[in-house]
Amino acid sequence: MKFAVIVFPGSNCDADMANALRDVCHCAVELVPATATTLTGYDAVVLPGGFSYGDYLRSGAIARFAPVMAAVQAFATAGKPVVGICNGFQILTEAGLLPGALRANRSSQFICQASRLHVCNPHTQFTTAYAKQPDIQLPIAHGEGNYYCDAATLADLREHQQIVFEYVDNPNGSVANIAGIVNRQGNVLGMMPHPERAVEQLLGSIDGLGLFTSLIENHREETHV
Ligand SMILES: NC(=O)CC[C@H](N)C(=O)O
Repeated sequence: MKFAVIVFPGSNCDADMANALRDVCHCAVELVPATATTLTGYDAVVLPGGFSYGDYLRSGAIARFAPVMAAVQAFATAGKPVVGICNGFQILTEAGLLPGALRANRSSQFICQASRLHVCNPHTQFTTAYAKQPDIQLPIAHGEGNYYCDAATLADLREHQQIVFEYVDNPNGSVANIAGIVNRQGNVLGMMPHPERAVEQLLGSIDGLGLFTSLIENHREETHV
């Protein structure tokens, strides 16, 4: 399985993501600049965490206009998997690939800590490995992780089981404790916690591994390779 990890000016979790996918999960990975205009040849696309374009205006608000985003849009429309972690999630909401928005944390402080999560939907292609482990711990590190959507959107997310991760102790004020969601089609995931920072015991937790193994295993089953 071959991953594209998109590198925006100001991304800072791209190397960690490449480490998780290549060194830990033994997948092919290429770092793809935000100036790229095609994503042909990749099986999955990851928008990593960081401070794209300095988080100016709002996190992700400038990145959504990067040349690569048209290709990300086409990739998602084709039904292929797209994952946005932290700043990647912010970019996906700004781009309209996921509903809602990420606002400043309730405390107005940058939060960097371990966070307990509940995997509410273990039936997505990103979460099947968590079926027997619904409660996990992943690091969070963000200033704008306060997920917001209006009541109609929340009802819609609930009706279609699009809420994938919930915080146990809502650290940032997110509506309905939401930490991660998928789009209606189930092929675009956005989440604020960092699974790539929890893939080796050396990092203190391997609870993030399930996200990558789910995706890899489901892709293998689908493509029979
Ligand atoms: N770790 C990250 O991706 C940082 C996210 C984001 N730019 C924020 O501070 O809200």
